[in-house]
Amino acid sequence: MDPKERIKELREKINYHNYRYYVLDQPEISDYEYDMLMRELIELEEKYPELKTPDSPSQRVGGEPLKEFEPFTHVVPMLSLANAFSEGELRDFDRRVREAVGDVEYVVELKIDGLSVELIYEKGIFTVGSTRGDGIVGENVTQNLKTIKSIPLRLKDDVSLVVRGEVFMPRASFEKLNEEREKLGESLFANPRNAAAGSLRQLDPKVTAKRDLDIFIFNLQKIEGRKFKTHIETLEFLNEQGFKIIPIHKKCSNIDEVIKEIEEIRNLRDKLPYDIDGAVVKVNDLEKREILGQTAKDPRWAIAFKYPAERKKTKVLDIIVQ
Ligand SMILES: NC(=O)c1cnc(OC2CCCC2)nc1N
Repeated sequence: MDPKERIKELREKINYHNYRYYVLDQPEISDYEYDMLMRELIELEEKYPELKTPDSPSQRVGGEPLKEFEPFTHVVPMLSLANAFSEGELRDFDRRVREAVGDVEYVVELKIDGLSVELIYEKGIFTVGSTRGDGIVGENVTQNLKTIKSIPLRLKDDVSLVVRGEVFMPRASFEKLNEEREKLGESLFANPRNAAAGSLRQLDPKVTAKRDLDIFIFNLQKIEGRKFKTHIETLEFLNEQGFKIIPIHKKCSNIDEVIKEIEEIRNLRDKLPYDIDGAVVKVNDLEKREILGQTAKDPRWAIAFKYPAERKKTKVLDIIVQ
């Protein structure tokens, strides 16, 4: 087989096995077999450098350390979320929505406690990723995002789209990182969100690559050549394209079901391997979202329900015990 063909075949195999391992958590081959595929790809790309392309899975931990991050203006402004802290406030939100667009279906999702990013794909290739910043302009952190194995470098179809997701660090990885830092006498991260932000905003991608970051995609911001009716349809489409989407996204027919789902999520919070700080309630019908529109910074078609901060053992408590 000619090298161009073999390189193409190896890339497809490696991208597929990355998807199986990092997105579905259902690997089909052993780490050894995976490493052999990657080694053959790297050798072929070294032998034929003209065939090496930035979207190759061998280029995930590429790039030299940056001097600074380039500012990047988002394709779609990254809105923030209004908060609700009680059932009453959720019902007020529901009343406002129904006054404007009549009865609606909602989708209730986990609210991952990480940092929001925008990912741009042109004809199926991951081209630019950026942090939220002020919602209009963020930082271009593409090289660092490429080290996150659950971010596909190439989609199933050659489609151009923009998605939004939450980068996070699993709690176990956070604790291990702080243990290592404590041994080295380095400052500790206060929580997984800070650790994720600090790791994503490293100027050296090789450092980011070691930090075990992960991502859940939760919004299709923009797409060329396709139209969807509902949010749930977009999540199913993104999942088929190879994204790791927000794992709990329950369709609810009314605010009573929303309130029940929010309670369900609160009860499983401690069992999740990552931090959540609440649940997000979204209108499912995309046309009704358009009618509802947004305020200066928040959509009128979504709200975050925040749980009280988790009761954590505080250092003060340790001192008292001592
Ligand atoms: N942290 C999360 O998990 C999360 C954050 N934001 C949103 O949706 C916002 C985005 C645009 C308006 C609604 N969904 C989420 N699941």
